Amino acid sequence: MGRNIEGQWIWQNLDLELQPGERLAIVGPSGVGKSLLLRAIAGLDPIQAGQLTFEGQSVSALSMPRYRAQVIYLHQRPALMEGTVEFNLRQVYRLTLHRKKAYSQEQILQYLAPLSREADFLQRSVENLSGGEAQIVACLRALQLSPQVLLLDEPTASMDETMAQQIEALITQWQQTDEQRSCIWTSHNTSQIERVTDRQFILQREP
Ligand SMILES: Nc1ncnc2c1ncn2[C@@H]1O[C@H](COP(=O)(O)OP(=O)(O)OP(=O)(O)O)[C@@H](O)[C@H]1O
Repeated sequence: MGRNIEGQWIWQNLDLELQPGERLAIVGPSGVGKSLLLRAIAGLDPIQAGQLTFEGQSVSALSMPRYRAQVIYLHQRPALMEGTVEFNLRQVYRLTLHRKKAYSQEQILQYLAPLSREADFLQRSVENLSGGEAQIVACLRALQLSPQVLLLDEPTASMDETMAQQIEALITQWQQTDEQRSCIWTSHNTSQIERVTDRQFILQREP
């Protein structure tokens, strides 16, 4: 697989396989293309060489909405819509690809409990959230959709260590409830990578 931007290869000849249930890290220096790799895996960006396959089938032959419902990318800087936290969590079900699923406040409250947050958090306006709290919302928004593959792009970068470890525990617990669920993490926090992943894929700069 290769990604070329304006005639320059960001990375090429990558051969990466993710097994069901696996917890993989993509590591490498800033600017090496980790986010671009996650975005490519999510089908959000094109690739200029090679192909992406899912359960043995080329992703280009699958319906993109179906693939995107199963492989969700958690953006480093979450984009939230004006309104409350709960509005943001509900809004995602309006997308055609998630229409068959339904919002569950009960489920969200279960996710919030280990994060030391209660029901009033759902009524907070997203404009007043801290960067770390916005990352919590983005994470909950993805978890509730039960993807098979969760792509986590520095999901705790704006959090303090306590909150980061609470989110790590939540994601780990979420993953353990279904052995098919797998995650790919990027993070510059090496101890976090050691805690939450079992294998590292090292991305190197193109010469
Ligand atoms: N849409 C784009 N157009 C042109 N260049 C881009 C685009 N997106 C990313 N880049 C460049 O591609 C390179 C890889 O970016 P990427 O964000 O994937 O790096 P990263 O490894 O995730 O970095 P970090 O660890 O700092 O988050 C960078 O040099 C970046 O400037």
